Amino acid sequence: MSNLRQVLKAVGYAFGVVWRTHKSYLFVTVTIRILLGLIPLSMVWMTKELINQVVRMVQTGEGFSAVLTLLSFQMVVILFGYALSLWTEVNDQKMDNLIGLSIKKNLLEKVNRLPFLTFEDPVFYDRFQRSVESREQLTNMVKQALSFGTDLITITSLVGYLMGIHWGLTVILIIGTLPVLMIDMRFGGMRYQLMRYLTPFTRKEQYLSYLLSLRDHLKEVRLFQLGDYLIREWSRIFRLDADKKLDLIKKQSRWNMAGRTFLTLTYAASGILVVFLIRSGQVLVGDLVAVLQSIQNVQDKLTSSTRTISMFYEGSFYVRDIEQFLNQKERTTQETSLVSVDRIREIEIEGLTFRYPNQKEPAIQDIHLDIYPGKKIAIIGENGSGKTTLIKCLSGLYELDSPMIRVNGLPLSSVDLASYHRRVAVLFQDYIRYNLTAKENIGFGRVESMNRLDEIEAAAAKTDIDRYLNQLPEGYESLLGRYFNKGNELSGGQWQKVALSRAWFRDSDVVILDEPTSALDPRSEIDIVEQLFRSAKDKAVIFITHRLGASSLADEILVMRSGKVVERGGHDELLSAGGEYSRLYRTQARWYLQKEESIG
Ligand SMILES: Nc1ncnc2c1ncn2[C@@H]1O[C@H](COP(=O)(O)OP(=O)(O)OP(=O)(O)O)[C@@H](O)[C@H]1O
Repeated sequence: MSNLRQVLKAVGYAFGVVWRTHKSYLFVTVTIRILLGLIPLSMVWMTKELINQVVRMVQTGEGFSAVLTLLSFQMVVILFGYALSLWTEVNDQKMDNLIGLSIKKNLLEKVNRLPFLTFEDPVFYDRFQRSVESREQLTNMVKQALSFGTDLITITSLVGYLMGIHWGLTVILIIGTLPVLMIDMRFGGMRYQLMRYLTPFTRKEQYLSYLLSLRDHLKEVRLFQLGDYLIREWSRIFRLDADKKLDLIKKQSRWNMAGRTFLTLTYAASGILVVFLIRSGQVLVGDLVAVLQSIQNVQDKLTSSTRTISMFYEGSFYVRDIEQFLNQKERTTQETSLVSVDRIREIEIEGLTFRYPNQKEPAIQDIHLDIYPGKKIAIIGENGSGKTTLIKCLSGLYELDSPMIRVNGLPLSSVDLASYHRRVAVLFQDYIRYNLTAKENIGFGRVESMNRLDEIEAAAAKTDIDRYLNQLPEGYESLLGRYFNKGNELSGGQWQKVALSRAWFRDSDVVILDEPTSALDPRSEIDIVEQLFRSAKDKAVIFITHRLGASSLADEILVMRSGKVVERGGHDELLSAGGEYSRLYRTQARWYLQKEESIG
C-alpha cells in the first residue's frame, strides 16, 4: 500500500512538472493517446467483420463490395494510427526538452541558493548527481504514464469485448499477468538500489576520465607517467559497475523467462477455452481470430503495463531524490528581516571559532580582529594553520549561528549577504581562470558594469596586465585560455594579474586576497602590493601571504598556527619581539641574501 502511495505521489509530481511547464502539451498528448488507445479495438472489430463477410461471400457469392469497403476502412485506420504515433513522437520530444530545461534549471537555481558549507560534504555531490540523472527518469515517467493510459484504454475496450464472449477469458488473463507484475516491481526497486550504491563509483569513474583528458591535469599525468595506473583504476571501477548491472539483468532475465512461460501457458488455456466455445456453437470462426488477436493484444499491453508500473516504482525513488535535493535548507537570503548594508564601515571578529562538517577539531579558534577602511592586514602562517578558513568565514561563505562576526555593529547572520558581498572583493588562491574574453574576466568583478571598458582598462593597468591585453588580436574582446578555438593562453602570473584586476574592478570597501602575488615575479609583486595599498587608501585590505616582504607593508600582521593567532602587531614590533614572525622573516631574508651572495 505504501509502495502504491509512493508511486502515485511520484507520478503526480512528474505530471505537476509538465503541467507547470506546458499545459497545452498535456491536452494535445492526452487526446492523441485516447485515440491511439481505441485503435486496437477498432482493428479487432474490423478483422472480425472482414472474416465473417469473406465467409458469407464464399457461401453466397455476394458482398464483394462490402469486403472492399471494410479493407479500405482498415487501411485508413492503420494510416491514422501511424500518423498519431508520429505526432506523439514529436510531442514527446517537446516534453523532453521542456522537462529537461525545467528540472535542470530548478536544480541549478537550488545549487545557487545552497549554503556554501553544503559543498564541503562529498555526500552532496552524490545526491546532486542522482538528482541530475533523475531528470531522464521523470521525463520517462510522464511518457510511460501517458502510454499506460493508452494501454489501459486498449485493455479495457478489449477486455470488455472478451467479457462479452466469456468471463473466464478475463480471469485467465489476470492470473497470467500477476506474476509478471510482481517480478517487474521487485526488479525496479533493485535497479534503483543498485544505482544508489554505484553513484560514488560512477563519480570516481568520471573523475578519473577527467584526469586523463583535461589539459590542465594531463601535464602532470603525462610527466609522472600516471596514464597506465589511472586507466587500470578506471577500468576496475568501470568493470565493477558493469558487472553489477549485468548480474542484475541476468537475474531479472531468468525471472522474466519464468513469468513469460506462465503467461504463454495462460494464452494456450484461453485458446482451448475459445475452441470449446466454437464447438458448442457459441462463437463464429471470425470471432475466433478476433478473440485470439484480442488476447494476444491484451497480454502484450498488460506485460508492457507491468513494466511501466515497475518503472513508476523505480522512478518514485528518483523523484524522492529530486524532492529531497530541492528541499535542502537554503542560504538565509530571502528573509525580509535581514539588514542591507550600503557601505562597510567596520567588521569586528570576536572569538571566531569554526569547525568543518564531520571534523573533530575546529579549523580556527578564538580569532579576534578589527577591520575598518584604510587598515591593511596581512595574515601569515604555516600550511593548514587556518588562514583560508578565516577569510572564507569573513567573506560570509559559511553561515555562523553566533554573532562572532559583526558588520557595522550587526551580526553577519542578520545582514543581507548579497548586499554584503557587493561591498567585498575576494580573490582566492584557486581563483577561476575564465576561458572567456579578457573583458569578461575583469568585468566579472562588477558584472553590472561590464560595459565600462575604460574602468576595466584602468583596473588592468593597476596590475600592469593592460599592456599584454592591448596587444592581443582583438584586445579586450580576445578569448583567454585554450579551451575554445582562438583562445590566448596566459602564463600563471598573467592569469593572476587578470584575477587581481577583477578584484580591483569591484567597487568594494573591503578587499580580501588569498596569496594574491604567489605567481608573480618579485618586481611585479612589490609594484602591485604598493600600488594596491596606494589606491586602496580608503579600503580595508586583508591579504594572506607566505612572502614576508609583502607583509612588512601591512598595518597589522597576524601570525597563525594550528587555527589560532599566535602573534600579532606591526612589522617592526613583531621583529623586535623576536618570536615566530621575526624567525620566519629573518630566515627568508637570509635565504635571499645567501642567494645574492652566491650569485655575486
Ligand atoms: N573543506 C574542508 N573540510 C574539512 N577540513 C578542511 C576543509 N578545508 C580545510 N580544512 C582543514 O582546515 C585546516 C585549515 O585549512 P586552511 O585551508 O584554512 O589552511 P591555510 O592556512 O589556508 O593553508 P595553506 O597555507 O596551505 O593554504 C586544515 O587542517 C585543513 O585540513
